[in-house]
Amino acid sequence: MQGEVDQSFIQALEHRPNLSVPEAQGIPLIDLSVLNSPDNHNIDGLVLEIRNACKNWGFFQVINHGVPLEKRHKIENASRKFFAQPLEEKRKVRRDEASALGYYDTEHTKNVRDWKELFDYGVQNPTLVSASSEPDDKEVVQWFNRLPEYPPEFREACEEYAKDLEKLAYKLMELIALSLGLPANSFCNFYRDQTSLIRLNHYPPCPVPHLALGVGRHKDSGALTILAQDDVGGLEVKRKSDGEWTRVKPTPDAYIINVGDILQAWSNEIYESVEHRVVVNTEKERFSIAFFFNPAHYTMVKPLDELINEKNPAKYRAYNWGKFIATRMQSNFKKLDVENIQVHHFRVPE
Ligand SMILES: O=C(O)CCC(=O)C(=O)O
Ligand SMILES: [Fe+2]
Repeated sequence: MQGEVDQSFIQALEHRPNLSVPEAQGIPLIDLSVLNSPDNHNIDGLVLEIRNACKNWGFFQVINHGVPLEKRHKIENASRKFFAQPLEEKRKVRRDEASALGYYDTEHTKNVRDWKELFDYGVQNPTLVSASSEPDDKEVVQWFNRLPEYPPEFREACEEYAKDLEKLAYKLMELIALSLGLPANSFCNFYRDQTSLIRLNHYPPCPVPHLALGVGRHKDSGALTILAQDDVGGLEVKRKSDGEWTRVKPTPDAYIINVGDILQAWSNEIYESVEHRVVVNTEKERFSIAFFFNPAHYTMVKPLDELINEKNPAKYRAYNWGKFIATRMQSNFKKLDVENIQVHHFRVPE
């Protein structure tokens, strides 16, 4: 079998998946319904649950999150229809050097190709980003959304979903701020010109699921990710308690939330981003939709002042988020044989 598959997909021996890992029961499931009940302002219990989930797992699921199910179904259906088209149609709305948004089918994670295709949609249109990774280059460029002709409801589905997910993302960031002992609105200002994305993922069946991955092991470089997975399953999280890969069992209508690298820096490592990956299978295609909640490109990411003092000095040097994205993009097009830029490059040595 291996001979028929392009070598670029094959993971090194130590990163190949164990296809019989048990599904994790321990990932916290948090009910957000108290946020939507007008007469209940006691959210202390919820804030504590969020704190424990962020600290002990970096990953949790939420239910009663306020995103209407029909909006989720609408974008899921649009995604299926889009990806079912011939490659030449999808490539008409392909990512290029002018805008990283749109269709892409040769994503690599840590220099190994992912068994997937994706479509990125900017929550702001245009999304403002740094023109280059050069620290002194102040030029800003605009990424415009590309929209496929088919299906016709694609734009509306993405627009509506972006609005609902943005609301949920703000609520979660407020809870996270409270869970760090900060005012609820502590993170709001970073999002005025946000660079958030919706990413539609499609993982076709794979003849070599023991050798390739849908997405190789990685941490999300943004602040917070809100993921909708379908009922096929395959997402695995590296459990903090023992470092074992554990499956995230699909829960209908729930969202999976994970701490990204920016939140790790903002919280001065009170919370840490967690490694995850996607395992594919020979039988079923899988779809997921990620919402990456990311700040404005000009944000200097650094530990919040309220969380550092003489006893707890900043664990990160400030870094510019726009330059970080530009550096990532550059290596994406040039396919450098070195490690991508990572938050740990800004870690202050102990
Ligand atoms: O599809 C998934 O379940 C996860 C995708 C993911 O980790 C990502 O796009 O960053
Ligand atoms: Fe991810």
